[in-house]
Amino acid sequence: MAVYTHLGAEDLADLIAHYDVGTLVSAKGIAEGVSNSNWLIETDRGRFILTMYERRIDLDDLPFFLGLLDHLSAASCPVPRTIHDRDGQASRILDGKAVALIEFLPGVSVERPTPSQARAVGAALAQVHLASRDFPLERTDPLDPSFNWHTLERCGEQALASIDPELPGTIDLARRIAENWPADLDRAIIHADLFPDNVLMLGNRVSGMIDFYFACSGAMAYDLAVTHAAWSFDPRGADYRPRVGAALIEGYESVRPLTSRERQGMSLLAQGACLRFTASRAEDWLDTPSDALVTRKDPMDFARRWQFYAEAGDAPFAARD
Ligand SMILES: Nc1ncnc2c1ncn2[C@@H]1O[C@H](COP(=O)(O)OP(=O)(O)OP(=O)(O)O)[C@@H](O)[C@H]1O
Ligand SMILES: N[C@@H](CCO)C(=O)O
Repeated sequence: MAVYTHLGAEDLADLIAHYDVGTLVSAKGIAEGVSNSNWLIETDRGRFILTMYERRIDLDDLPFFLGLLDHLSAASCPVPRTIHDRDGQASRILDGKAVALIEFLPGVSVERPTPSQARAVGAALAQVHLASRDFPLERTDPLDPSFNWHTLERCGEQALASIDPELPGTIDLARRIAENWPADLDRAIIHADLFPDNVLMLGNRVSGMIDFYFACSGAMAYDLAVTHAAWSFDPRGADYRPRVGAALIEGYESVRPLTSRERQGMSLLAQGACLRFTASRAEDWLDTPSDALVTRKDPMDFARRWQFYAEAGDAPFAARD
């Protein structure tokens, strides 16, 4: 479910008239996504995505998010550009909420990525990192390792144990990871949430990277670690898929080779990435009633991934000949 606000045909036609995109033919609410309301808009000139920013997004960050899409798409990254209104603005206010019209990109999100698809995603991520280095805006990562540790602490051992008896142990792990976080790795703007559902693919080609609403300034290797954790396992995090994981790194390095410091840090970065999603999922789980329309994501899917990385050490990130 991801249409939180009702917009009638007249509201939509009035809104679309502010853009030079033709006249409205149809508008359908999009079920996927949780944070914002999204519609697939069709005009007599093409298809677009309309997003209404509902929650979790600080409107002061919108120029960063929308400017980043334009910057990356101008650099030929597979990222949707924003459609500016007739006054040149990338966002408008409708009923007190910000909305943006975004280019529609074709493709589907894969559920069981192949090594070839993972290679393409790795390469596209590296392309985004390189292209973002001259993006003029910055955004601090609100979900850094110490925030994740404090989130788990705030949830509390008892509440975490009510989700799974293993979860309280992640508080101490998150503290240790935050205390040992590698400093001074090369930085750029990172996506920070490049899960398979945020990538559109046509066969083995990446046709769209979407949902940049966690993007921030950060270590590029951490972004690769997030993507590795998101792509290289079955959804429960019980089985590591080594060929997919290796292909993702290979694809990344075909565009931007890792430095030796980055490679040495990858295991810890991946463990930190797992605890980032363990923490946010645990917090959401406790904040969301079990009968809510939104499906709760299981924090244990990422606690299991953490276990894999902790046991595997550097092996998943070793340099290939
Ligand atoms: N530019 C685009 N081109 C084509 N489809 C898109 C585009 N942007 C979004 N979509 C579609 O809309 C869906 C929801 O988009 P998105 O994931 O950005 O929503 P969200 O509510 O911000 O997400 P989340 O809750 O996962 O953070 C996507 O799964 C995809 O199907
Ligand atoms: N991609 C995240 C949600 C956004 O933080 C998850 O699956 O937990």
